[in-house]
Amino acid sequence: MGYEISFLSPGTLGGVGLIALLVFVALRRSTPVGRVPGPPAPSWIYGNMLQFVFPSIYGEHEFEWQKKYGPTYRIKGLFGEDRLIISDPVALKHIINNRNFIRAPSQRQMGKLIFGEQSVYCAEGEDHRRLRAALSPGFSASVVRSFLPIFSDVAQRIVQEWGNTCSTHSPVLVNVCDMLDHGTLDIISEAALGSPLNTVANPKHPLAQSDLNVLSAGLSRSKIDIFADVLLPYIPTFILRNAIRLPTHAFRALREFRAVTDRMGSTLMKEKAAAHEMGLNQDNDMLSILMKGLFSQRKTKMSPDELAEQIRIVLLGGQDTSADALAWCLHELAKDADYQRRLRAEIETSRSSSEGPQMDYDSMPLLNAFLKEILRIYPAGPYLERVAGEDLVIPLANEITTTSGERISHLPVPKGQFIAVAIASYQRLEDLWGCDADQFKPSRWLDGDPCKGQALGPYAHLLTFTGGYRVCAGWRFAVLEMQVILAELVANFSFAPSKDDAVRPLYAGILVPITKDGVKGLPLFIERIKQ
Ligand code: HEM
Repeated sequence: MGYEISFLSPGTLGGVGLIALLVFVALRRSTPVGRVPGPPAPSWIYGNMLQFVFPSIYGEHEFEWQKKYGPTYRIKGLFGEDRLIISDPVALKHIINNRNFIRAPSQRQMGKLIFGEQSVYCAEGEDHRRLRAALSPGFSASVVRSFLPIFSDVAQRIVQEWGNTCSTHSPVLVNVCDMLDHGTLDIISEAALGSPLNTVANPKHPLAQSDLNVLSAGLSRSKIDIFADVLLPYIPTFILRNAIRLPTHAFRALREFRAVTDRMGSTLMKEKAAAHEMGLNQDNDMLSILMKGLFSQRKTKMSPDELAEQIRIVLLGGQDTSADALAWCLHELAKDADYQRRLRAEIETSRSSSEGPQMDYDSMPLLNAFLKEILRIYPAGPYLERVAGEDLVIPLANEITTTSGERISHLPVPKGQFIAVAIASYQRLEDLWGCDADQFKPSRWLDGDPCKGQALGPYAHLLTFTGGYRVCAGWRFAVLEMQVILAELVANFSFAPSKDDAVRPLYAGILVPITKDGVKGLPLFIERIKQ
């Protein structure tokens, strides 16, 4: 213990940091990336990182840089490092489909801490391929459709809770994020684990508390975290495993989350294994489906330990992403009373013409146009961090004129080159989406396909669910879940902006709505619709 304390003393840390920095800067090679044009850096220490990571609103600098320097440009990282920001569609297609572009080491280390060392998030190469194949039966279109009753049920619970706080004549100011967070947690826990929680009515459930604490830890990032990103890859795994015991707010939240999910996961896995032994397990949740794989002879199967680690990524990755996308839906709808009215009419027509209790969500043009536009303008992961696993060449749709005057259509990148896969920027490229690409305009989806380029992602040409070998495993789940919840909420409530409508998108692990007080939240006036 004493050793740990002296290791962490500021003097020692400073000394180690300085030596590491000198070696890092001295060993850096000059590469063609250094001749790619990009914005000037305000400082040598931080480069452009403070502008990129801590803008006052997401994209404040990034979207301007894209307009000025094109879809492939260079920014400065810490201590003069060259980093690439890429939204060029041909380059992105190449990167997301090529397993030699790997997850950035700092993100992989973070993934080990949050999800676990054997999670699909951290796996690369053959291991990743095997885990994805083993996971796929739990995410098929038919399995996702079988969750419809869960989606509807939870949506009804939200309607009931909000219905208790507001009536038809008196709009009430509500922070809609709270209920959306709990609703999506209830959905993912019931659909993924077969464990109904009802945190919508019982927000103090330990999983709800620990899940939201982990997510809120992402909001307290500071300048120091930029340095941590550089140091993280060099921290050996055994130190990382023990780091989680440190008495900080973030690590405490993580410890609790891991303990709660491990307890839930192992209890449920034992129950399902016992039911299987007795030939009883008829459950249709993802965990039950994936556990059938454990007992099969499939080559791609996971070990029980590996399966247990996937529970965390499904619970965390499948909750806040959908919750925040729904929050953005309500934020934009609140500003457009006319679209709200027309959407409500579409939902009523669809409801009255459907034969069963479920509507045909895919044949509702206004609902889907709105959702697509939300996913275009507010992608949960506005950029992904990748690194070249070896010396590679990236093909470009848009040639670059280097600072030495050379025109290139292929960009050589050295092993270790950092690349931001700039999803939010890609989804604002004027060449692809038109000269109004920056505007939130759902109607662009009503007159056919608004994207002038080749398809990249799995849904609506968008990269919000990324694409290629790491495409979001739960994209079908997320789309149907959002369709159901949005339709139910709009059918039952009207939404209007709060008087002080100052919510802005900021990146805190994902793109979250931030109030003027700097906390996550979206206060809106909601009013019950007369049925
Ligand atoms: C609006 C909702 C969602 C969005 C925007 C979204 C987006 C993404 C993105 C961008 C990635 C790639 C991350 C990276 O490689 O760094 C990803 C991965 C993943 N997502 Fe989603 N996601 C959503 C919902 C869900 C849901 C509901 C589930 C589960 C039911 C889920 C499960 C996963 C898993 C397991 C991965 C890891 C895939 C891998 O590394 O191979 N996601 N998601």
